[in-house]
Order: sequence, then structure tokens, then C-alpha cells
Amino acid sequence: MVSFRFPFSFSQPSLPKPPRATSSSSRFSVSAVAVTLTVGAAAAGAAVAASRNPSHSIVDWVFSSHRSSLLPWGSMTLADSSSESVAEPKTGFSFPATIGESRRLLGVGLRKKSVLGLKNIDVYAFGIYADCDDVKKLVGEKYASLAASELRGNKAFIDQLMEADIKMTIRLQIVYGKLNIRSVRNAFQESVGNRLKKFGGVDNDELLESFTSLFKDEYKIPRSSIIDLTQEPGHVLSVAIEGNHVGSVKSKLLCRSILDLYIGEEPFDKNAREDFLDNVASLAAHK
Ligand SMILES: CCCCCCCCCCCC(=O)O
Repeated sequence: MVSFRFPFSFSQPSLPKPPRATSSSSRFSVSAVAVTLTVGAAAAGAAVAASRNPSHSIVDWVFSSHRSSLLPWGSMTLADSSSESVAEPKTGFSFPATIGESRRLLGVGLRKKSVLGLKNIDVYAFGIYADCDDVKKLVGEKYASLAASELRGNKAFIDQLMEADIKMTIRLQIVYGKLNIRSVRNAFQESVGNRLKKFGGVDNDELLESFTSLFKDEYKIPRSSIIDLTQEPGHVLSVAIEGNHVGSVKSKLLCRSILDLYIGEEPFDKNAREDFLDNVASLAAHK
């Protein structure tokens, strides 16, 4: 039985938010992250029981294509699963377990940035989502011989994950309340610009501009606004702000560069990357 390291757990809605977990061992503990259930107290009780039963962990259910047979509320539909969410521990900002038709949450993290080289501010919390079937397909096609424990540290596999045509979304949720869209554009210019140089060489100004120009001056991004960066089939990067599609750019290099910020070798939040890779490896073990 493979157990997931992702901190899905169910807590009663009235429990206080858990404190931020700092050590890597507690990061994934069931008390580190609260999952809010809105499907009713009966289901919450069943989920708590399930999460305490190692043979029926909630993550097994979340990632299983046979969810209905795993847990007591067997009739819960896929749509119901979107009413569960996972909170980023420090900010408490929550992320739904599933978005779109098939993308599942595999890691959450926090982007910090230093301002004027002085203080580190929490800029946004983020969730990393991937289509589990796409991930399993990649593993089945090319890495079937590797054990889950070997997969999570396999550089070639991780590179492939960022290059394959897998439906993925990075959801940003703005924490810092004084952001304007210009600073978002500038920040993307710097971070994505660096990755474009790293993977594609120097001549990518036009590509960078086609992406940053999607963030138009008229968009407002107060605290808790959501920006979705989604890799659609065919390496199309689609951007939505507060659920409104603002534009797309078809570029494998751009998609790869953006994913690298979150799951590459120098990610914004190492813990989030670890969570993501552990969960991908666990997924592979469920193939
Ligand atoms: C005052 C800090 C301003 C930082 C704004 C970052 C907003 C989103 C940028 C996303 C890419 C990145 O995290 O570099």
C-alpha cells in the first residue's frame, strides 16, 4: 500500500487553523493543513475516520479513479470533490482539491519576495495541479520500470514532467494586498525572463512580451485574487484572472519556463516541490 505524503486531512470546521509547520517531518503531518469540507457533517465525520485509517487515506480517494469504492460516502461524485480544499499553512489561503475536469492538487506553497533587499514579504500562495491520467500515462510509457521511490528523484523524469503535454495549472492566490498589475508584469518579466534565457537562449523578448502583455493595466488584483496559469494540450499557456480568461500563448518553451519556477531545481518553495514530486511518485505507484 503506498501512502501519499500530501497533507490532505479532514478537520471539523470549528477547529482552529493549524499553526504553520516548519520542519520537513511535520510539513506533511495530518495536523499541518486543514481541509475544509463543505459536504456536510456526516461526510466530514466519515472523512475524519477515513483519514485515521491508513488503509483508507483520503489521498487515496482523491487520486483514485475508483473513489466511490474506497470511502464510506461512495456516492460522492467528481463534482462534489471540488468542495474540498487544502490550506497553505502560513497564510491559510485555501485551494480546491480539484480544478477543471481532471486537474488534482499535488502541492501548495508560498512565494516570498524581498523588497528593496530588506524585508521578505509573502506575495502569493500557490497550488500546483496536474492531470493524474496524463501523469500516469507518462510514467507508463517511459518510466514503468522505476519504483515510485526512484521516480521522485529522477532528474530525467522531472524534466519530462515539465516538458510533456500534461494538463497542469499553477494557481496563484494573492496574499500581498498592495500589488498592482504592473508589479505582477515586472515580476513575471524577471522570473520567467530568466527561465526563458536558461532554456531558450537570449532571443526570446517577443515571447516574453506576448506573455507579460496579457496582464493589462485595467486588471485589479486585490488580496485573495486568483491568477491561473494553465498548460492546455499542445503546450498552450492559458491565463485567467479571477476565472476570466485573459489570453493564451502557444509555446512549449514558455510553459516549461513557468513550470520550472515551481517544480524545477530552484523552485520558489522547496517544500511545495517536494510535496508535488512525492505525490506524483505516489500516483505512479497507483498505476
Ligand atoms: C512587491 C513584490 C511584487 C511581486 C509581484 C509578484 C506577482 C506575481 C509574479 C509571478 C511570478 C513570480 O513569482 O516571480
